[in-house]
Amino acid sequence: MSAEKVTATEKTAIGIAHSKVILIGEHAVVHGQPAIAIPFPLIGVETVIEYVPGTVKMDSTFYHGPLHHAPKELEGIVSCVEDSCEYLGIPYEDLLIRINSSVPPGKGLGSSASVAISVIRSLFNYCNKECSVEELLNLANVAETYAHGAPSGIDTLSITSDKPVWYEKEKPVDYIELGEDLHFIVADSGRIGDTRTSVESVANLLKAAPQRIHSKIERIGELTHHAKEALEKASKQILGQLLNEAQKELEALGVSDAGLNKLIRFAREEGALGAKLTGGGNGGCIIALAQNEVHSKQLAEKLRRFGAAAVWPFVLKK
Ligand SMILES: Nc1ncnc2c1ncn2[C@@H]1O[C@H](COP(=O)(O)OP(=O)(O)OP(=O)(O)O)[C@@H](O)[C@H]1O
Ligand SMILES: C[C@@](O)(CCO)CC(=O)[O-]
Repeated sequence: MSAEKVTATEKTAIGIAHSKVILIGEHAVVHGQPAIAIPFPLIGVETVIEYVPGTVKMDSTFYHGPLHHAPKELEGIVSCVEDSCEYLGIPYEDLLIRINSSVPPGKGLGSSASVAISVIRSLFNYCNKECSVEELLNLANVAETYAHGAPSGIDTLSITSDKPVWYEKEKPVDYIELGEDLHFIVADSGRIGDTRTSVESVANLLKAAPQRIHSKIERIGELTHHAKEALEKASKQILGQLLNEAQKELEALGVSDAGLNKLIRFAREEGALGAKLTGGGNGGCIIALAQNEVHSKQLAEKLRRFGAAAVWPFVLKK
């Protein structure tokens, strides 16, 4: 065995990534409007790369085995690993990729992008190379295109950020400075959504009724501009109303469902300043803005008892 191989057998490397929630602007962002996303560090992905001779293998809750036999739903991650290996100049062999994720898939919390970013980071670490945000985004967006069809790029971007992100396709990214701490709750409706299908359904609606749907998309863009102002000026009452209005438009785009609507209505009845779906919708999660820390804890408990599949209260610090 060569000296090089001995070193390789001892080698492991780790890459981590947090998840994200979209505060406002989902779907409209695919059609050129801005959106605001928040890094969501309560859940995330850790990928461990190990030197294991043979073909490249994956170990995850989704699939265990050689990557070349991975199911179609993993083709984004497979191509992300291939592209990253090629980019880094490492042979596409002798790797075991272990993915440990606490991000539930299909819940609008960016599981596909978190997995992609953590895998890319682990491969860079495996080669002892630093990776820039630009390199991460370029490599991760390939995986997202498989998962989402025509992604805006906001998921990958917000997963690489530690601050709330203002994102508009093909424009320089901006980061939002909050005027006050904000208490949010993310609650899971329990139903798995499919972002790719819901993005396609909005695109089909837009083709069928361009004027009507375009005006809804523009309206979400306007609300997003106002939300940025409300975040910066510490106007949480106004922010709450804007979230509620955005939900109305998302319902008109056909991406909300009975489970989400039920949780949203309940959160508002229990005093949330605003509540809406977050992410792709038609399944997945809601985001609610609580009045303060105490209210956030109470509301989280009530949402749990009401039947939300999971509830994450979190504070977004100024
Ligand atoms: N633990 C995991 N191991 C491997 N792949 C995963 C894992 N979790 C998620 N994925 C990948 O992400 C895909 C799920 O992506 P999907 O777009 O449906 O949900 P999401 O990214 O969580 O939602 P959204 O983009 O709306 O936030 C899976 O099909 C799989 O390819
Ligand atoms: C629904 C969507 O706007 C957000 C998914 O988290 C899709 C995208 O921007 O790629």
